[in-house]
Amino acid sequence: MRSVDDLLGEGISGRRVLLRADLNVPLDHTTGSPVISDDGRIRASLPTLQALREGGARVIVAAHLGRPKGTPDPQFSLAPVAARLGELLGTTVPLSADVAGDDAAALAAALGDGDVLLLENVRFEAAETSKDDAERGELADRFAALADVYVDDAFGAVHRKHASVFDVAQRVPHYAGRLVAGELEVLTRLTTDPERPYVVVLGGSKVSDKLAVIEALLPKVDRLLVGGGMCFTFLAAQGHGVGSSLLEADQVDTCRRLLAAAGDRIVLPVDVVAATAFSADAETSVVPVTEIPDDLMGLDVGPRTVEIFGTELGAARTVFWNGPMGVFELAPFQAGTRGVAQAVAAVAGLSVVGGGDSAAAVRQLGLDEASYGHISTGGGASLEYLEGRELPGLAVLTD
Ligand SMILES: Nc1ncnc2c1ncn2[C@@H]1O[C@H](COP(=O)(O)OP(=O)(O)O)[C@@H](O)[C@H]1O
Ligand SMILES: O=C(OP(=O)(O)O)[C@H](O)COP(=O)(O)O
Repeated sequence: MRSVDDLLGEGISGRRVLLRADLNVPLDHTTGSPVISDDGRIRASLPTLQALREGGARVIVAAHLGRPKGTPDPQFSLAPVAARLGELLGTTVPLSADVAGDDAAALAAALGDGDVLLLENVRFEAAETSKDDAERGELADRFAALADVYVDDAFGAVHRKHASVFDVAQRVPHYAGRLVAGELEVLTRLTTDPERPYVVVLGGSKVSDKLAVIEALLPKVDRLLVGGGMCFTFLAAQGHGVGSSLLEADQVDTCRRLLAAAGDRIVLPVDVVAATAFSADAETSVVPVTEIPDDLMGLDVGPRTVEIFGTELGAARTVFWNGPMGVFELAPFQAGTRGVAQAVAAVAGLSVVGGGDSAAAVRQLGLDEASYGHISTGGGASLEYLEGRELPGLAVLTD
């Protein structure tokens, strides 16, 4: 895999570099115009970006934000990200009105050496995430036409076979950015003979994505602690009612099979914080998982679960944690994530936190980032790497 430092060695002054970054930051929409609640991913992309600018490159940044439906949607515009990136770089970062159309081409052509342009959310084009190679290829041709070389620094998206991650790299000389290189260095330590007990904690809301990883991960770990939105499909598989909690009904059978195969290696919550609505003002109660009322939803793991997870983590020598234990963005549902974050911070061994929201939670809940071995920008990407799966965005860089 050629690195951005190889590219710098070749000399990049005046060359147009398409830089894929993961700028998928959490946005708070409650105050009118969207506000970035954690800019960690933008900061993590700065070392590569700065190195390219200092080398005199003309940098065209491509990134996604959230999961819009393949069409422009102002809620998912990268405008706040362009503004923040400009602040952090001390320059103006224009945002193109389209993804890879006439406006993007005109703005790219107007870049001077060391300038930076941000393309509008690549997921405003349905072709970005299409399963059809030809559709993605047509968009990738347009990305490729904007640049002389391609650098992938979007570690959090390397598990996606998307036009701006995979197909474009087949079309132009390609390099791995410094963030990607740094992330791989740490994650390799988790895959090569991790010290045991090795405990993985899974939560969050991308349930179907991450359920798919569990099967391959299970034989590699000593314990898999499941909380967050992930746990309710498992609880349903055990025969419990889960009220109006997040549930992937078509995955219940899969969870039942996983539980049967895992024995005591999968550890589930015994209590949850339940509420009538997804709201900071909702009335809450702690209920055992055997008694979640039909009209309530579980929005955090309960105190007894935090204790049990804490005991498992206290014995662990290697930990990977992805996915908040609850809706930590709302105060009444923070305690589970805080408790687990504290227990992971106290691990006597290598502890790695991965994922946009998990990393944001660590910072927002006021925990000391230095007490973790590594805070990764990728959740799903890290999990698939740990699982041993080939990641399209990395495989294409080694071609
Ligand atoms: N019980 C739950 N019900 C609904 N959403 C949840 C629940 N627990 C956690 N979440 C949500 O999961 C989101 C993060 O999930 P995910 O994207 O999978 O994590 P990461 O970005 O760390 O990989 C957070 O926004 C959080 O509010
Ligand atoms: O937020 C991300 O992943 P993560 O939540 O697994 O950390 C990445 O930006 C990938 O986004 P996606 O899961 O919508 O493809």
